[in-house]
Amino acid sequence: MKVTSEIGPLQKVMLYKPGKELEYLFPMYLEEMLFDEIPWLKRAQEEHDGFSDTLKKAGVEIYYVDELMSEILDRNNLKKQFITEHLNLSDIANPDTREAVFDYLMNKTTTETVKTLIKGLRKDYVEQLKKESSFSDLTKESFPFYLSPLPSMYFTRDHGIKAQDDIILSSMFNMSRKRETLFLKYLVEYHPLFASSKPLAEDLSWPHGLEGGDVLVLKEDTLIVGYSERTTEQAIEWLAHNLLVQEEIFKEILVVEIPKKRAYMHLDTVFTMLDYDKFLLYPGIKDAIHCYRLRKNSHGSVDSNKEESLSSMLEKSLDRPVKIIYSGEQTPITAAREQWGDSTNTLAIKPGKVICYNRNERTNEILNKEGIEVLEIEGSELVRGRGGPRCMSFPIMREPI
Ligand SMILES: NC(=O)NCCC[C@H](N)C(=O)O
Repeated sequence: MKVTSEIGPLQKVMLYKPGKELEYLFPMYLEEMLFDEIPWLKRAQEEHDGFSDTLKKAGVEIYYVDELMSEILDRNNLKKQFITEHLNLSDIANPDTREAVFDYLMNKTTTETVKTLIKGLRKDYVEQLKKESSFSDLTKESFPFYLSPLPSMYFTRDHGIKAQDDIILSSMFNMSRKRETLFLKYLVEYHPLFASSKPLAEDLSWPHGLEGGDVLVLKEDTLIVGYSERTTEQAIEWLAHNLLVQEEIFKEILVVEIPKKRAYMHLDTVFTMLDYDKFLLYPGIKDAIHCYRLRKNSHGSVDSNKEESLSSMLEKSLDRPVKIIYSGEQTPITAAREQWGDSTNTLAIKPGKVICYNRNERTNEILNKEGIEVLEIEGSELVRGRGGPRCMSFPIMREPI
């Protein structure tokens, strides 16, 4: 079950439908939770169902992270271990509180435990289970959770990278998203769907800042990696050493350095692949990007070279002319507005056929004119989390092209 490109016909994908965690978002913590607005859950769920229906109609098989997780926790008796890993990444410092939270989660059904780990655990739910009162009882108003909600969980793309058959687990840049990757870590180890996959980086504590939204699979032996707000220089060095030299799974890593800004947090918020030779780029950054090519050299280390331009770098790797299509229009206002609405975050389900939010009218029109088939989905609530169709999907299998 391999992924050897960005555009090969998509066969299996992993999603997460947003749940109650969105109702635990509140204004004081929006920035820390990496949201700019509060989505309306009911509508966000309907929109997400629309997304999964579009995928199903296109023949894609869908798996939901929480369902897969419940299966392995029961089957492999992993509940205790999984809860403990979450507690280790939480802020709970008081041993009595930790024990009470652990008992609370252990006593729930597995499905409920998984749901609670994602939606967050409120302090008042655990109060009666604690033997003693603690300092945290007094701070309930400022932060009401022992386990904070994971509202970005529906952006499954960011949790890791499926490259060929193996999985590189992300190391989330922000503390508020760290626990999200535990789900993928366990699935890779225990779920039959990932039986043939090897985890390439198991130590989640290093490298700091490596997120799936920054990695595109250009072709079987080449990755494109965004050097961005979320994926660091150290992570790219580490990735190059591991994939090009140690494991020798890839021949090249093409690095695209983008401005380190919230609006462009990952490469896939400004740049995606549409077809064999077509890419979509947000024009607002075209003069600010720098490109580099990383390859293994004959002494067993990595050579890094600066490239002249994005298109010439892609052309050299693909060995064919490429076309870069600009999102929005040539006016910076429309392009920037639509990029903020994830116009550039397209999900290819086969070469030349992509899923996009319908709100980005100008970009979708341009794509149509360029011969790209666009399947439009509603996303006015989903987009409030700052992600689009590519961010919301973790491909498990694509047909080779
Ligand atoms: N690949 C992506 O760009 N994912 C979107 C992540 C949005 C999330 N609220 C975040 O800021 O991390």
